[in-house]
Amino acid sequence: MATSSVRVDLDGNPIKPLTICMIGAGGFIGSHLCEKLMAETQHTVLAVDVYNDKIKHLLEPDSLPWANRIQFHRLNIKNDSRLEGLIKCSDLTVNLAAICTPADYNTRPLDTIYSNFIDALPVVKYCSENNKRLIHFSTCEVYGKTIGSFLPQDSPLRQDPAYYILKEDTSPCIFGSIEKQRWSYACAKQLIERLIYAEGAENGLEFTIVRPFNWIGPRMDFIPGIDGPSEGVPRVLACFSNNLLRREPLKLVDGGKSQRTFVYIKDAIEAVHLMIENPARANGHIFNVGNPNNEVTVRQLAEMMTKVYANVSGEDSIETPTIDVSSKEFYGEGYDDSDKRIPDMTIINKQLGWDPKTSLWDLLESTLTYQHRTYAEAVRQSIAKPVAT
Ligand SMILES: NC(=O)c1ccc[n+]([C@@H]2O[C@H](COP(=O)([O-])OP(=O)(O)OC[C@H]3O[C@@H](n4cnc5c(N)ncnc54)[C@H](O)[C@@H]3O)[C@@H](O)[C@H]2O)c1
Ligand SMILES: O=c1ccn([C@@H]2O[C@H](COP(=O)(O)OP(=O)(O)O[C@H]3OC[C@@H](O)[C@H](O)[C@H]3O)[C@@H](O)[C@H]2O)c(=O)[nH]1
Repeated sequence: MATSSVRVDLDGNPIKPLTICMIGAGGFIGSHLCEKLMAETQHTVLAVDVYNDKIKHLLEPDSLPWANRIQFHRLNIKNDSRLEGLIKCSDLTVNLAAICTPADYNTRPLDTIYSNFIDALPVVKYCSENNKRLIHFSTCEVYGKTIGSFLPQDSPLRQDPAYYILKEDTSPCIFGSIEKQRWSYACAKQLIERLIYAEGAENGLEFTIVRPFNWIGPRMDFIPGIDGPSEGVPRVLACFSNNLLRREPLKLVDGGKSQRTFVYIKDAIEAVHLMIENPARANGHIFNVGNPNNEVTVRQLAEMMTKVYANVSGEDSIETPTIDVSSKEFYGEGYDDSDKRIPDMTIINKQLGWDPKTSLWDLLESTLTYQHRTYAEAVRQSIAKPVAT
């Protein structure tokens, strides 16, 4: 008997094949989640997005072994009546759709708020009304700034984890003033979290909320002028990759003193996979998903990426590898920043037994190898091309 092929959940129960409506499946996280689900499970994915470039390799050709388990539905959830039908015929909805690049939060605050709150409302409503499970992607930005950041610079309490570790069930959400439109995204994400939580409490919605802490890896965002707009500003991994590919100094916003913890996308996807297949352990929970061991300042990140890129490309670093730039110059009026982000891991450890594995050095090595292989030639050609007059 082929019992070895029956996959079981964390409690030893066989896992039934699910139909998953994945909204935002064509993005960075969605593309990795689709890859995982196609390669390692028998689940079916109804992949919803306005773009599919990052999952093309999973959709074509028809001879792929999972061809009958993934369908792409090109639709904008803002205004498409097909959405409810897709949610209705699925067992689970995973909502990843969002505007989630900081350069947009203060320059396109209305689009940011609509995308992260208003556009998510029908998704929550359809799940609640049709008794469908929802895994909703929120963000570590809902924590905002740490309590410690308000202490005097020389206060010894700044070293006390109670003042900076971010815990799902006890940490407050601390945002800047309304003029600091950077927080439009965090505030919209916070409100949709509260709405989902209330749907759970009042109407029995089965939900899980994910708070990603800077997941990075291949296919994140775009390289300006190559597979995205020349003037576009992606998240830091793609900004620094772009600088390295073009042999330009990496720009450190306000001195690069902000701190982040980075987790490898492939580790983080393992956590989402566990949530999908262990509803009894994941429902009703909010999970931090990050790597507390991979903390660096943005300046240290720039230095590390410069070294790793020199190794993987075989090119020497340029003479001035970084330059300082003010946040006003880089992002415009209304930018503000999270000072430090270390996730508490108690809840995800206890519920799902998940721990990240990959060190920052190792994840940068594989990611920058991908960036070099994917973009170096295209960047070289774009630089060589004479500019049209
Ligand atoms: N990557 C991270 O580290 C990180 C950190 C915190 C939170 N998140 C959250 O995780 C989710 C996914 O992030 P990502 O990094 O994959 O971003 P992404 O931008 O790569 O993916 C989002 C996808 O949603 C799609 N989308 C947006 N609006 C849509 C609409 N109206 N209709 C249909 N599709 C739409 C986009 O086309 C895109 O493909 C987001 O909700 C984001 O806020 C990500
Ligand atoms: O070229 C750059 C780009 C970015 N930065 C800095 O690098 C840090 C990280 O910037 P990112 O673009 O990755 O974005 P942040 O970490 O601030 O926010 C992200 O966090 C979680 C998610 O919800 C979102 O994907 C995004 O809001 C910030 O301090 C930013 O100011 C630079 O110093 N130089």
